[in-house]
Amino acid sequence: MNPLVALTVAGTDSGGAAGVAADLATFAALGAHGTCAVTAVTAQDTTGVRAVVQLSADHVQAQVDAVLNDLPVAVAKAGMLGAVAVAGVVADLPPGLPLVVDPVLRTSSGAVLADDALVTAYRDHVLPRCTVVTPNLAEARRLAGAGSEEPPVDVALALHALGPAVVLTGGDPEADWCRDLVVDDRGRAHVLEHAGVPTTNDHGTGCTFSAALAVHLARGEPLPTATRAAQAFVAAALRRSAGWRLGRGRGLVAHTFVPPTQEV
Ligand SMILES: Nc1ncnc2c1ncn2[C@@H]1O[C@H](COP(=O)(O)OP(=O)(O)OP(=O)(O)O)[C@@H](O)[C@H]1O
Ligand SMILES: Cc1ncc(COP(=O)(O)O)c(N)n1
Repeated sequence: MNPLVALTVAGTDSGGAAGVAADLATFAALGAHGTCAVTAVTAQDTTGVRAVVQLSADHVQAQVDAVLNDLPVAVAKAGMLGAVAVAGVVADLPPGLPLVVDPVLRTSSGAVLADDALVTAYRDHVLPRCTVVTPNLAEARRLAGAGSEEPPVDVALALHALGPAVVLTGGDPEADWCRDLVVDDRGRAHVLEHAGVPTTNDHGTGCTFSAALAVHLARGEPLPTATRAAQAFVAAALRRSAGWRLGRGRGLVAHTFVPPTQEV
């Protein structure tokens, strides 16, 4: 039987933790065939982003067209877009295609990957088109234009008012419990808590989570169920990499594939 086919529209991370590398590894680990349209090429490692080459919207569109015209893509996810014109390519994906958007505005190492014009493009064009948006709290506040005093649930509801369901992620290396807030397509809020993994080797968790969420949604799972499954996938990856000492900066979440029967 054919595997589910998933498309990521995202940037590359030369360190292999985030972006396209994380997405394709996650798709593969979940049994999906991954395809990609690269938006930007970053020179990046665990310590930060050194340089970015942005690809043209025409070339991103050409990659998307090549994939969609040939393969039966069941779900798409978008990560780093980098430019307003590329946001337009994502907003113009075929209307029936489920789309998970991880708004990459800033990396965990602190690099800013979206200017104000791109934030406006997310708000005006990408969020109204997407099925689910998966910001962390800082990204959600910036997208909603919300101040630091506004409660997370109100910020999530403000994003939902633009069109999509929302998973406001609450990863925290120091918390016993991580709290992700889901606002489903009917505007109902669900707080989904799960045990925190005590590790700062978490570079790439947001990309990994949204890629896993996309695959589970494409399998027809309701958003809270798919969120639980994606949380479990990320937590298992964090447990695998918790003892690693890779790189001089923020350690990375595991993308090694461990067949379930061999997992310890
Ligand atoms: N230490 C942790 N233990 C357990 N789960 C975690 C941990 N850190 C993050 N997660 C989970 O990973 C998923 C992604 O959340 P996170 O808040 O890290 O996204 P993010 O800030 O967008 O990540 P990134 O900075 O990589 O883009 C969420 O389900 C979150 O609960
Ligand atoms: C190409 C690319 N896409 C996304 C991220 C965000 O990931 P993180 O917040 O873990 O740095 C990144 N650093 N690089």
